[in-house]
Amino acid sequence: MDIIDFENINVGYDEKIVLKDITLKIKEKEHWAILGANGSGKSTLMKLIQSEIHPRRTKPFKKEILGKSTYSVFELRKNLGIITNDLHNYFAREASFLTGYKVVLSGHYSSVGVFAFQDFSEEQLSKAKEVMKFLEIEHLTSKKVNEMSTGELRKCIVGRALIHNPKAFILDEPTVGLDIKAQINFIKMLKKLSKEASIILVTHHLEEIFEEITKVALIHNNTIFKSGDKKDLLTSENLSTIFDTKLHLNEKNDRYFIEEIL
Ligand SMILES: Nc1ncnc2c1ncn2[C@@H]1O[C@H](COP(=O)(O)OP(=O)(O)OP(=O)(O)O)[C@@H](O)[C@H]1O
Repeated sequence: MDIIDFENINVGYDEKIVLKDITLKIKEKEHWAILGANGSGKSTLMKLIQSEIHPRRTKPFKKEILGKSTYSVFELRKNLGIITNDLHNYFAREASFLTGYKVVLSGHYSSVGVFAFQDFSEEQLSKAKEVMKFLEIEHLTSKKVNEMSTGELRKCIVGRALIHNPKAFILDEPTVGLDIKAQINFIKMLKKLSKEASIILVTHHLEEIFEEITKVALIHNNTIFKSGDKKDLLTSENLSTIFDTKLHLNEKNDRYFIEEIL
């Protein structure tokens, strides 16, 4: 089953088309990076995947997620672990009093917080503990959101999504606000997670594209400029095009970095 199967989608806001002719197929167990400059439409693509915005109906298109063209948003959230900075900020703002354990536990109801009327079975409680153990965040069990660092809260939010064993995690610039150590640590966690689910990482940091990610989609000129194998597409030429600046890409041990701006 494909995680994402999009063909010829146009999407935008009001009169403005932000992404046109979007064709993208992401298969189960594949790991992808979606790269694009600021304002190229990465977050818009995320909104399309989450059904926060919808394709224009002006021409035929295909939009299937996990093999379905219709689904409830609740079902979608369970099957895809969607991690956005909006979600992070929402938790930081609205749920500062929650402990790490409750953030993770809230995944069972896809709610922000845990409420008295929500009953949890022993199984659900132990699933939350198991997830925290897997992500190595047990030390955050009793720590409140307002006492957590950005990286700590982000990991709890990943744990909340992991409750449902989603087929894929879609992460929109998940290392924003993390210092170098926290960034490396977060990517390490994603590598571990990639053994359990597909990772779709939206980023403009090349160094975050870890070895297991073998596919990339490059967004440029309001469309998916190129998509396919990382080893073919991550070139100085392609990156110079999408970031609209001359740059030189280097690779070491299957990790990429910008060596020199010419
Ligand atoms: N709610 C909105 N209403 C109107 N235009 C929008 C809206 N959100 C985004 N846009 C426009 O759509 C385009 C793509 O924005 P988007 O946020 O998807 O880019 P992005 O690649 O995620 O950028 P960044 O890397 O800066 O986060 C931009 O021109 C932006 O101004």
